Amino acid sequence: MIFLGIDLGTSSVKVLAVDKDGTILGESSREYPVYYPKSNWAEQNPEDWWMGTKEAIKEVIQKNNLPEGEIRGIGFSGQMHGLVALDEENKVLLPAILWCDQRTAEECEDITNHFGQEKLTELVGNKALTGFTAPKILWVKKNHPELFEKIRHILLPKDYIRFKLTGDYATDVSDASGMLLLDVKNRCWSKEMIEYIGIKEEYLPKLYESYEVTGKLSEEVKGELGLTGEVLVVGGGGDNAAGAIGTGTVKEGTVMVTLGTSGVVFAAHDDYAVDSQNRLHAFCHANGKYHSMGVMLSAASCLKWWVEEANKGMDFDELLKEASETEPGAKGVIFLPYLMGERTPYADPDARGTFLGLSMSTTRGEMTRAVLEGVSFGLRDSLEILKDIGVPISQIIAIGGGSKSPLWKQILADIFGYPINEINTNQGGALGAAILAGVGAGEFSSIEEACNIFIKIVGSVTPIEKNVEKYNKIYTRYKEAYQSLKDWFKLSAE
Ligand SMILES: Nc1ncnc2c1ncn2[C@@H]1O[C@H](COP(=O)(O)OP(=O)(O)O)[C@@H](O)[C@H]1O
Ligand SMILES: O=C(CO)[C@@H](O)[C@H](O)COP(=O)(O)O
Repeated sequence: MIFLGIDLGTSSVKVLAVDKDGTILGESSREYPVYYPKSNWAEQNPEDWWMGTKEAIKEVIQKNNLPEGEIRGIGFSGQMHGLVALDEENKVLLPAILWCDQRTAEECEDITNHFGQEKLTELVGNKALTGFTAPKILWVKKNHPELFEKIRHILLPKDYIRFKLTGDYATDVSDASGMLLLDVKNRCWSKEMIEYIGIKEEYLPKLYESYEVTGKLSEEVKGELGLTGEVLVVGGGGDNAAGAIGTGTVKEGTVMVTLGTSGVVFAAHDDYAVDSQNRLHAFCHANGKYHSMGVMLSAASCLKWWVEEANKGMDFDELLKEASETEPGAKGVIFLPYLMGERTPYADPDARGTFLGLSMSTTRGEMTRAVLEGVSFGLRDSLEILKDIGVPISQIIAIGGGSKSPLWKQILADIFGYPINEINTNQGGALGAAILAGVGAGEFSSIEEACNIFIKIVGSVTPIEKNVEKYNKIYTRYKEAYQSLKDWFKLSAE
């Protein structure tokens, strides 16, 4: 039996094929663009996701000679929060507004003023943040009333792919948690929020747990992909919850750090846990429990920008090698990683990326190191909140494209002051998605059992004591830098 995990990321879609013994049979991916039509806006074309997904599925099957009749289940890991709005003929009404899009500051204020934070927490467990889906719906209502009137289905990015594969309108509770429409604690839609936003509950997808079967691949799609037999499709998860399954982050005490386009510090909880100051997101986990997390809007994407935009013509390896030849602390250069504004810990759409402390002797290697350090300090901000609210931390696992860099993992260990464990796979969300499919198809008795089969700790990056001390001092200056600049960011945005 083979299971496919589809990880619909921001920069690409990855499709991973695994068998029931935990062997990875192959993977394929397709990239697609993000459009930034205005400062602070970020959009994608859902058709690009669908084309990329179909191509990657076909490729993974053909390249690895997978027996088509053996593919039994498909799971998802999806970039969260994005708004996909369909009309009654299932046509996409406007480009998908992404998780990192910051256009909804006013709508967030409206929501918070209407309910007050205490009531909002009671209803949906979270603060109204610009990335979340409900404020995006309000933005469409205010700015494109003619399109709002035509909305009949509201889907999250991975659920649009599910719809194309199966014809079902469904989602899972981990991804739905980021819509600001879910009563997270009770794992059901919040009628009060739905009423306030001005939509009908029937426009929202049906809710499932991540490991539950939501439907089957349609005959038409099976024909197109060359598959035979019954292919079950499970709920899947938001990319962080699915990534947590794919790293075995399912028990209290395990913390996962993601260096993807976004940067995430994720802690698994047995029970519903909400920070009294709402500094972290309180979401449903993909294992039927809960999790909390802090999210940076630009993490490895800062490095991508630095490599592909600021240093066009260079590649990751060249620039990372230069950085590895420099000293921790980048000779006083500090990088603030707010290229798309920030979510955790500042919820500030106006914040901007900044290099501080440059001099005539600053080298490019130091600036690259400063980018890696700045992102790691940003992740430490979330780790500090976890510590502050008393979340136990017994092990930390890093995933995402940025964790391919040994230098970045060392910097992370030094800045966190904790060892960063390495696991036998860097597949994260895609593996989590495939595991969820295997559980849904009845191949594994539980998510824990599947995690034990698939995921092994194979190493650990240990913090270097003298670097930890140095970074502790720089961390204070890093935090002061934002405080000194936040008014300037605001004025510059007006
Ligand atoms: N060799 C590398 N070393 C470090 N980071 C890398 C390397 N190659 C790519 N990356 C980073 O990986 C990121 C993409 O990670 P990924 O986890 O695939 O993101 P997403 O799921 O958000 O699309 C890019 O933003 C890029 O900066
Ligand atoms: O906004 C969040 C989570 O709240 C992001 O994690 C997005 O879900 C997209 O992440 P990438 O995996 O594309 O970096």
